[in-house]
Amino acid sequence: MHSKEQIGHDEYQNTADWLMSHTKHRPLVAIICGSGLGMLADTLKCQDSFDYSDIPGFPQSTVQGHAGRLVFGELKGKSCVCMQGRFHMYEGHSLLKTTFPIRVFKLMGVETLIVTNAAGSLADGLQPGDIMIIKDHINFPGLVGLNPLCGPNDDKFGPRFPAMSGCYDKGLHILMMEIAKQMGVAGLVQEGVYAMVGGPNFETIAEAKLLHRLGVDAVGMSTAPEVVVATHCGLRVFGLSLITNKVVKSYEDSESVNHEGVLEVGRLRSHTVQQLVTELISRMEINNNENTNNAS
Ligand SMILES: O=P(O)(O)O[C@H]1O[C@H](CO)[C@@H](O)[C@H]1O
Ligand code: HPA
Repeated sequence: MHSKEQIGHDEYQNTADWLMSHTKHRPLVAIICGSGLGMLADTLKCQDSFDYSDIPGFPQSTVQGHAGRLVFGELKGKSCVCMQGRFHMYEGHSLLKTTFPIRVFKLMGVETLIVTNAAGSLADGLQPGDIMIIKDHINFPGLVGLNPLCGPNDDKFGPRFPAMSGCYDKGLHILMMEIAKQMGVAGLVQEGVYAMVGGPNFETIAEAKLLHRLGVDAVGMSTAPEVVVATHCGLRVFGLSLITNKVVKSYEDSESVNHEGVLEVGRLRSHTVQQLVTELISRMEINNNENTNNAS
């Protein structure tokens, strides 16, 4: 079971060392591309890219729309690393494995994590194609103990009982709202609460009604474990959900969701998401203090 698995500090360090010896980039920002959003990496200049299968210790991507490539490069002069493909619990990875890259990034000197995902909307005001700034999340697997932080705590990364109340950075949230206004896409961008469910099946109607009543705005099968691990080790986090479908909440509704449809909306909106994320990175303040980090 997941909580018995352990990954030693040296395993994260070995992967970080391998990557740093194979690229000259020293990224301060890491981006995780959600389903159908892999092209976020295309804007990086002077790329060095690695298939996950070539990186020691990395899990493999198995989901369509997640290429399985780690891309380093510069965006508006800032060094970044981009995961073209994330790992999900439903693929059979342990939660420690799904979040493995986050601690590797920390050890490489990354300070800010940008997570993106595809999600279904529960909120009446969120339509497919809308973009939701994640203001908070509900980690359903985490609430019942399926949490990557279960097991012995690695104090070198963070405390046993980390606070999650401020896990999505408010400053970056405000900056993104401003950027959306200036880009003339404020009408597409809203804020809301993301809930992670285990998947891989989409929700039943009764489950959808429950999520709606609980105040969930958008639902997906990822992100929360990454954000928990990132917050535990002190990374600043910003998150965006691309709304790819309405979650069916009525027995009268004959629509149903499928992964191809999710990827299609990703493709249609990828350019806007790319522009928003590029502008955010370009305008965010980062502390380039010789890449000092306290997790080694
Ligand atoms: O969260 P990301 O990876 O964007 O993907 C979302 O899209 C897939 C379902 O279509 C699920 O994996 C769900 O989590
Ligand atoms: N439910 C769960 N995960 C998802 C959805 C959904 O409707 N859309 C994209 N990822």
